[in-house]
Amino acid sequence: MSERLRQVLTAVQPVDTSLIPQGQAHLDDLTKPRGSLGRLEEVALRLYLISGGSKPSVDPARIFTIAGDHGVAAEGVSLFPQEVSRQMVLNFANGGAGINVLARTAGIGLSVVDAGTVGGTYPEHPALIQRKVRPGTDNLAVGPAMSVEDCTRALELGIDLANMAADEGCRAVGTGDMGIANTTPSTALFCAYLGLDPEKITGPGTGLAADGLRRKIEVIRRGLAANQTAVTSGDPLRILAALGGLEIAALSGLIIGAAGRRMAVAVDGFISTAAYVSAWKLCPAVADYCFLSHASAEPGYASIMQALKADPLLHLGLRLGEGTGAAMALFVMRSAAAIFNEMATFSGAGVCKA
Ligand SMILES: O=C(O)c1ccc[n+]([C@@H]2O[C@H](COP(=O)([O-])O)[C@@H](O)[C@H]2O)c1
Ligand SMILES: Cc1cc2nc[nH]c2cc1C
Repeated sequence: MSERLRQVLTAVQPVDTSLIPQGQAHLDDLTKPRGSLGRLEEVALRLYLISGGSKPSVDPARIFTIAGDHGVAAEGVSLFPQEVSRQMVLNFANGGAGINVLARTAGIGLSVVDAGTVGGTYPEHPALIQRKVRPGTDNLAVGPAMSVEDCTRALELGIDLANMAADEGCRAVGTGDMGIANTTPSTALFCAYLGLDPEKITGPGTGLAADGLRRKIEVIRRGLAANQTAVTSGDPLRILAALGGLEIAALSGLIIGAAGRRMAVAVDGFISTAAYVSAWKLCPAVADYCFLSHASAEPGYASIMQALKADPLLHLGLRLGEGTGAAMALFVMRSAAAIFNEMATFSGAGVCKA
């Protein structure tokens, strides 16, 4: 592990839970029956803790949609060809993808990052950050997807992105991914970190039919066997290098870096959740800063939530990735902060308490 990564990991501080009673007292003093704003209150309280007991906020917020390619695509684990990753990066830069629309609608900044798509550089574009660690990973079905050094570089890229957002004044970041075949490394990571069975949590991704799904399960099994030494080492960095992806590692770095700068993190769907689990294994304190945005429609997602004892904020049946669920969740988180900051209190509004 690099000295820089070690320093960033040790700098992440858990939130100060001694602030809970005063935050909860404020929420209970707002003009509503106690608890009636449900999970918005839970989100508001956590944002209050993240703010260190001052005004909770997620604004300004920035979503980073990070792209990478995967050697394992050669095993036929996706319905789509690998070129689509690159084509979608251009679509993001041109403002035409789902995440562009949702980020614009929610008033959230968007940066697109090439962490490792196949092919050369892209034409310069202000919304596109070109930091290719390498053009795609190796095939995880036959050996490690990448070296620990490349994985560290991708993690450090994510930390740089978190620092960029913090320096620009952001109070929250959202995670987003683009990478054909990346539900395969994500599933392998869930199996390795959480002890889950590929048979139980592998899903169709972009839309595999039954025979494709069977092949994908076999590929993940082979990948876990080919990388058994890393898996059984229990070393989260080795596992991420062996089974992950460049965009997944960069998203893990973004999560760790954002927590280190005390920003809230809206974690997007299936792939971002794999990045979150990797970040959490490297640095358990990140959990205090992370909000799981939405339940991915990937069928394995429910078992993964059970293993994490977590329940995402939204259930909209999304399975696009890109940060689309994070955009929706940031809107909910913004609403929660506004409730905390702007609602009248019982005494202030002259409303009788029960
Ligand atoms: O985030 C999700 O819940 C999600 C679920 C299924 C697919 N995706 C997106 O689809 C791509 C990966 O799917 P696949 O089938 O190529 O592994 C990748 O670009 C992801 O952003 C995303
Ligand atoms: C078209 C397309 C758009 C995507 N966005 C995220 N993953 C994607 C996968 C495909 C295939």
